[in-house]
This record gives sequence, structure tokens and C-alpha cells, in this order.
Amino acid sequence: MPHGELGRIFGRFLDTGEPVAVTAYDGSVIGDQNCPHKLHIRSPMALSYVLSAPGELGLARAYVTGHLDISGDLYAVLRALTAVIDGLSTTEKLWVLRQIGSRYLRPVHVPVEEAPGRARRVLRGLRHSKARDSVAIARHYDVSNRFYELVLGPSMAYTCACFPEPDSTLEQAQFHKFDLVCRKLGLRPGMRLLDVGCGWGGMVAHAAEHYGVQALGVTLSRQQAQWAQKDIVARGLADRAEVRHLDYRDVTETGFDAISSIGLTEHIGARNLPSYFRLLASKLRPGGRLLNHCITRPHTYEPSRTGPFIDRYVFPDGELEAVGTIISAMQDNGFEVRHSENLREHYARTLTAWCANLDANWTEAVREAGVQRARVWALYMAASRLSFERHKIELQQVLGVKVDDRGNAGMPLRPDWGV
Ligand SMILES: C[S@@+](CC[C@H](N)C(=O)[O-])C[C@H]1O[C@@H](n2cnc3c(N)ncnc32)[C@H](O)[C@@H]1O
Repeated sequence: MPHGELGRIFGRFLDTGEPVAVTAYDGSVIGDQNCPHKLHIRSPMALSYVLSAPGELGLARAYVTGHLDISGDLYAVLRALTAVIDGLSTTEKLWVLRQIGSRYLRPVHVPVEEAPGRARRVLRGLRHSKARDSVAIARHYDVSNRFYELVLGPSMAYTCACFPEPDSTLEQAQFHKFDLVCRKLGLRPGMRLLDVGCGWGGMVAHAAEHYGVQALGVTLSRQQAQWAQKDIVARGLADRAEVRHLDYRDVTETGFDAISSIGLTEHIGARNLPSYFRLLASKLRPGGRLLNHCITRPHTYEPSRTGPFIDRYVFPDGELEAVGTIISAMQDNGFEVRHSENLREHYARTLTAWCANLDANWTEAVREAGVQRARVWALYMAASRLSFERHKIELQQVLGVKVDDRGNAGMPLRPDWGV
């Protein structure tokens, strides 16, 4: 039986069958307290955050500031909370907000210094101009290379891995993902590869090392480029691989045999997809291939902007399109589409592994990036895992060819790039 006043308000709804319990600062306890996964409402400020921005933003702020806390597995708590919230009617949601608003919090007040990232919120300039993109990218990627090492592990790959077997490790799956991209692109020794949005250089190094190509990668993150340049030298690949701190729109070379774009399209924006694909097509020789790997949303009628939590605290200006939109934009701007594959279950597994890495390295991650940032990453990765599992988002790899003047694509009759 729930007790405590908050317990009486929330207890009505917390019967989802999910293994989760709640405690609150007023002594309320709800659910089986032996359950390993618990949500703790530490102070009335947690409720202030929720009331000031009902929905994911308020809940996220309450968690990031520690007024809402969890013990056990964040993902398990999030899944239970999502099940509860999804099960509530609008009338029930309003009833809960009215109950906590009228009893506890008058007036609702969120101190500026407590609203995480508030000062970081405003991005100036035209959305997806080069200047604004470079600020947006620095906010997410120029956090600390060490922090990313702790989360991503030795591969330093920050995109969906591809697990050849259910029990493959993250490292094996990241190797397999880059290899799959190389095979889809038909890379052979001596070819020239451009990798746009290259991160810490994982694809560039893999293609140069295992396929003998001449690889150029570009990233808008200065810290990523510095890390990748050192890694390339350390791996003895400096004669074949190069990473530049550069906007993909400023690459001057042309005539590439292949282009990979792994996790960049989310930063492009719907409006710019035509010019993005046109530019990539102009960089390829006739018969050259593009592999576009990105997160998509399942339906064209959903908004492409990410939710307020992701937009403000994680990926400013990120946008997700439906795979149909990506394919149409490729077709209309220089590519024949040859293959499309959805790897969303693989992204859920990848995120599970990143969450486990962050958990295992929590103390050092907090020392490196601060507790609020570590909490933002923990929350966004657990929430994203849930979104892939529940088919709120997908991961699509689309292969296109710039056919030659006679319509030749140079593809094998039955491509076999394995699993
Ligand atoms: C999710 S990360 C993926 C990194 C890498 N491809 C991987 O698989 O690990 C997205 C990358 O896109 C880059 N990026 C975003 N906008 C860019 C732009 N306009 N020009 C070049 N790189 C960009 C970021 O700097 C980052 O390296």
C-alpha cells in the first residue's frame, strides 16, 4: 500500500507490472521496496522541474540536477516510467500536475542556476549555417576525448555497431560495422575514400588498414580531429589515412571512388538534404558509391526536430528524417539507390554497451566531465535505447551509386556483403 501524500497521488498509477519502486522525501514509499530498481523523489524541486516543463524536459532537468534520482538500473526505471506515462490519459496527467501543483508548489520556481545548460541554450545565426553548426558540434563532441573513451571503449566509434552474433562484444560489432560499410562500398586497394563526419577516425583507419584505400576523413570537432590524427600515426597509417578538422562542405578534392557518411545526416537538417546529397554526388567519380548511415524516424508525418531534452542538452539542432525522405533526396540529387537496411536492434545493443561502459567508469567520467554532464549522457543513452527498442526511431544504411553517363552502376548482379 502506498503511504505518504505523494504516495497517494502517484500510487494510483504505478501498477504497470514493471519491476520498479518509488520513494519520496515526504516518506512516501510505493511498490515493492525489495525491487532493485527505484526512483527517488529527493526534494520538492524535482516536482518544480516537472511542473515548470511538464514532460521529458522537466523530468530530465529533475534527474540531471539530482532532485530526481534512481538506484539500480536507469534504463529499467525509465522503461517503467514511460509505461506509466504512456498509460495515462490527458485528464489523468492534468490531475497529477494539479495535485502536486496545488499542494506543494506555489509559485513554481526553477532557479536559473539550477536549470542545467540554461545558459548554453541559445544558438545564434541561421540554423545549419557553417558558423552555427560548428558551435552546435563543439557543444556535443568537444566535451573531453577521455570522457568519450570511457563511454565508447577502444573503438571510439560513436555510431550504431553491427553485431554479427548475439553475444559479440561491442568492439567486435564496431569492427564488423566498419567492415560492412567497406564491403557495401566495394572498396579495393588504391581506391580513394572520403568519410564525412568521421568522428575519431574509426572508418578512415579501418578502410586504410584492412582495404588498402587512400582515406580522407573530415569532422567539425577539433578535439576529434586531434585524437584521430594521433591515432593514425600510432597505427602506422599516416601514408594512407588523413583526418582534417573541416566542414564537409569545404572539402575541395573530387573524383573519390567512394564516400561513407556514418552518423552525420542527423546534423544536416531536412531542408539541406538536397544540397548535401548533390555535394556528395559531385565529389564522386561516375560509378562511385555512397553509404549513408543514420538514425531515422519511422514516419514522415512526425516532426523531424528531436525532443526538447535532446535538442537543448545533447544534440543541438539535430534532426531526424524518415528513410523514405532520405531515399527520395538521394534519388533526386544524383544517386541510384541500390540497397537499404534497418539496423535498429543493433543500435539498442550498442547503447546498452555504452551505458554499461559509463556505469563501470562512472567515477572517472564524473571527474572528467562533471556530474551533470555524466547524468545527461546516462539519461540520453538509456532513453535512446528505449526508443530504438520501441520503434520510435530506426537506424538506416542506404547505399547509392552515381551511375555513369550510360546508366552503368558497376554493381555485381547479386551483391554479397555477408551478414
Ligand atoms: C555521431 S558522430 C559519428 C562519428 C563517426 N562517423 C563514427 O562512426 O564514430 C557525427 C560526426 O559528424 C561530424 N559532423 C557534423 N556536422 C559536420 C559538418 N558539417 N562537417 C563535418 N563533420 C560534421 C561531427 O563532428 C562528428 O564527427
